[in-house]
Amino acid sequence: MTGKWIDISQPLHNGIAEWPGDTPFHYEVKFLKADTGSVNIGQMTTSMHTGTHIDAPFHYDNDGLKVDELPIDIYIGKARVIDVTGLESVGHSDLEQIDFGGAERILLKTLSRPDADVFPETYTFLRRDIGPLLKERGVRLLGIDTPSVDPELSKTLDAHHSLHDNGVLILENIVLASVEPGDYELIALPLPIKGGDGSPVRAVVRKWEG
Ligand SMILES: Nc1ccccc1C(=O)C[C@H](N)C(=O)O
Ligand SMILES: [Zn+2]
Ligand SMILES: [Zn+2]
Repeated sequence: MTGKWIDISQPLHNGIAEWPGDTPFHYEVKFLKADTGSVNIGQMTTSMHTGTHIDAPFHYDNDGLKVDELPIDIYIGKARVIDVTGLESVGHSDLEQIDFGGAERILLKTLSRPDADVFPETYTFLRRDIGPLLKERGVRLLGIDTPSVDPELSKTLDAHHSLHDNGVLILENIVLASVEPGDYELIALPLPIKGGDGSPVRAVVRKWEG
């Protein structure tokens, strides 16, 4: 028996918090069935960085890969959920004692972003010494339940670059409130947006069996 799929995505709706100053999310039914005679047709406006999403390296590096160029196997497979609640930031010293169980994907549970509709004043961020440790452990994807791996006001994006320099891709704004630490199967596929700097994803996990 395999476990039930758990949705770890923020529901997209008008009112979800965007990154300060970025494009608000908006969905509406643009053409009504009453008018078209056959169908309702919706339209959506969004930043790529609202809700649960992945960053393509092009987001923070002009020469980085675009979303349609990323290998999809990164976003499907075994992931370990690690509890880091209560920490102001997470770096090498916080993770070096922790067993990743060989998982190529780790999901950090900070619980520092309680409400998807309110951009948090502060949240747990990652320190620049995290990349080399993750590379050493064979990690290729880092997911986190915050809007960014760097602090809101960072211009240098040290954590983004540390991860990138060590071959680790980034998944942001996941929801881990009801997910206990342990091993899961993860699916969080980006859309094949040509040239894209990122993409919303539907992220789901289920308990790893075997
Ligand atoms: N949308 C923005 C607008 C301005 C400045 C940064 C952002 C970001 O999205 C940064 C964050 N590191 C992110 O990848 O989601
Ligand atoms: Zn992003
Ligand atoms: Zn980011």
